[in-house]
Amino acid sequence: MTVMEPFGARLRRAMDERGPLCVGIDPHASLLAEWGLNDDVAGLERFSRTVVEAMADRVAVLKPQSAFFERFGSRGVAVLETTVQEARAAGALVVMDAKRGDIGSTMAAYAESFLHKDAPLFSDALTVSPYLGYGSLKPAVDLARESGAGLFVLALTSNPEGGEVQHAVRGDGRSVGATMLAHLAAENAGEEPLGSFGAVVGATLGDLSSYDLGINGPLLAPGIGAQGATPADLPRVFGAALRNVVPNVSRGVLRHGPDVTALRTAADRFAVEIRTAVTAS
Ligand SMILES: O=C(O)c1cc(=O)[nH]c(=O)n1[C@@H]1O[C@H](COP(=O)(O)O)[C@@H](O)[C@H]1O
Repeated sequence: MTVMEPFGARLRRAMDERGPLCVGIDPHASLLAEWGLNDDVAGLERFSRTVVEAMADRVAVLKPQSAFFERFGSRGVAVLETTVQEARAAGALVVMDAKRGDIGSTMAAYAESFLHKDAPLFSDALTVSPYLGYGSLKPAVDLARESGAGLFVLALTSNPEGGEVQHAVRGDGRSVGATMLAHLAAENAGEEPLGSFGAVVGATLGDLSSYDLGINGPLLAPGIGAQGATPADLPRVFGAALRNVVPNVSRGVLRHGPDVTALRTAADRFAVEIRTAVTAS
């Protein structure tokens, strides 16, 4: 049996070769309409295929947002399966954005669904919520290690409501978000060139210098484009951790479809702005 190289190593290489951009596959009903597609399974399939065709051979990471597929029931999930498989076959790493989180015994089943190498929805990494306690994610951490996959744990999310949970200060004086980052740093200790257990940290959050983002793992940074952050914000938000940042753009790219060239041009523009911001810092 061939053992897959750990996600962190595969991601580091993809980021070095292709640049760090992650494009989201978020088939909002409004985007289907803008693309001249029906809000049905055929529209969903055309949308997803087009994004994969436009992006999978050039960006480091594609991140399908499961909710927009689940909306159509089992046939939508079938489209998600094909999307993941085609994107991976074309050379992109796939982060499944399903934000799963539950008690450990149920978490094990979620992990089997997305991180077992024989699962129809096997993805290179999965977004997970640690807000049933970081330890509840252990089955996902264990299976990810076994499969050469990764996780992105919600630490400091891009939405304004996240602060009431994530900035809350615990009895030991550390915030909840900082605690999640510390768990991830422990998970990734000693891994080279990069650990496989990433954090989600919004690009919208402004100065995060009070947080230790040095987790030796990737930092998925949503919020660029539609949520108002720009690539130029990245150095201020991420400081010394900038090299490990995977900036995500969904609607900011997708709104340029359905033309494949226009999608590529939009993604290239973000990629150039990101490179400029990273190299200037
Ligand atoms: O885990 C995520 O990807 C995520 C975390 C977060 O804190 N904020 C956030 O926006 N996201 C996701 O990132 C994408 C952002 O989409 P746009 O705002 O269209 O670029 C959506 O799929 C969100 O579900």
